[in-house]
Amino acid sequence: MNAHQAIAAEPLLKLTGISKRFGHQDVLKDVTLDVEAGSFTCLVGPSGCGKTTLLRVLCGLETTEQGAILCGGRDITFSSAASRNMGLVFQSYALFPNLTVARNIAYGLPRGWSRRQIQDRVDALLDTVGLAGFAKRKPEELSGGQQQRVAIARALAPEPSVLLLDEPLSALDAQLRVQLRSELKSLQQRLGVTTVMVTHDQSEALAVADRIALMEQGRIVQAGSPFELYCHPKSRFVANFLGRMNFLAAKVLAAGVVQLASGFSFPADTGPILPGVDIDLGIRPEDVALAEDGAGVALTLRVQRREFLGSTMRLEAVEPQSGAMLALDLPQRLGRSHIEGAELQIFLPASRLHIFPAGAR
Ligand SMILES: Nc1ncnc2c1ncn2[C@@H]1O[C@H](COP(=O)(O)OP(=O)(O)OP(=O)(O)O)[C@@H](O)[C@H]1O
Repeated sequence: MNAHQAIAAEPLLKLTGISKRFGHQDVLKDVTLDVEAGSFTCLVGPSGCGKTTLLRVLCGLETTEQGAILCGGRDITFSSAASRNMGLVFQSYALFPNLTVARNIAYGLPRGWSRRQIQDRVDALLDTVGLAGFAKRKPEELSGGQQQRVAIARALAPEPSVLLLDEPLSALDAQLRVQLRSELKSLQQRLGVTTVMVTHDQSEALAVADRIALMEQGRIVQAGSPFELYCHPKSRFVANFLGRMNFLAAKVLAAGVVQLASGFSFPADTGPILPGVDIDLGIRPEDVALAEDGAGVALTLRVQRREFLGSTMRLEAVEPQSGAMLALDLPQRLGRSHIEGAELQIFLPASRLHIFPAGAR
């Protein structure tokens, strides 16, 4: 690697050891996060885990008691919000109701621009967010999705170094949310603007993010690509937050072999875990396979419920001995043939299994 490459590889934002207290509550605990230039990062996690607080610390609306924030190599930990050049979009569009769309967007521009410059910039931004022709409307004459596009255009107006979005789509109905999230992603890619978005919606994060930072009680518990978090979750909490995972009590019988509580044993990658250690085996509903002709049966289940998911059918089935519930996603045609009450023999492919310490979160 030459010196130029080394510089290019430096993240745009570097948060190190960020902590924040409100009263006696530690809301952020030693948060460390790198954000690459031009990337789309999502902060996700359950309600109250500290996502919004982290975003507010990042843009300077909250101070941090410990830690440092670097932006482009510059220490901005104690810089004012105004000097950080970060564009902000909130869940509530926060548009000025008495100003036209054009004037709402122009509000985000630096002082001292000529009328012509302002108009050109506003027109370009309206074009960018797909609202050409809406300049003279008032916010009340726009749909929720259109208002949020204006809010995004206003945040982009001063060409911020970072765009920060706090649940920008959560006030919209489900269909519009999905449409706007893909518009947002393609806009972000086209402009190449470094973006950090808070969302509690895991499917939204999986769909748009280059990188997801999953938070739990003020800490980042895992950060990585959507693929890494979904396919290689470090804990049961991560596995359960992004998608769904079934868990089965088991133990390591010997290196490369696990045994279920039912007594059935089969191969799995046990890594460095010693024989005799209790584990939880995880498998995603789409990875549970039906045992063909009775070969490699790990468990016999009884179907309790079927859920129509469109292209797939989700079966909720119980293991009668232990009472463990498992979900399986089968192609629609296959799923339809397994009715409530019927027995089902399943096979657990070794390459699809996840191993977690027994009882850990
Ligand atoms: N200004 C404040 N004063 C006191 N406590 C606060 C303040 N802001 C946030 N908190 C507390 O800090 C914790 C984290 O809040 P935060 O809004 O960052 O969570 P979040 O992950 O964004 O949640 P949600 O998804 O529900 O918006 C919560 O327990 C909240 O009550």
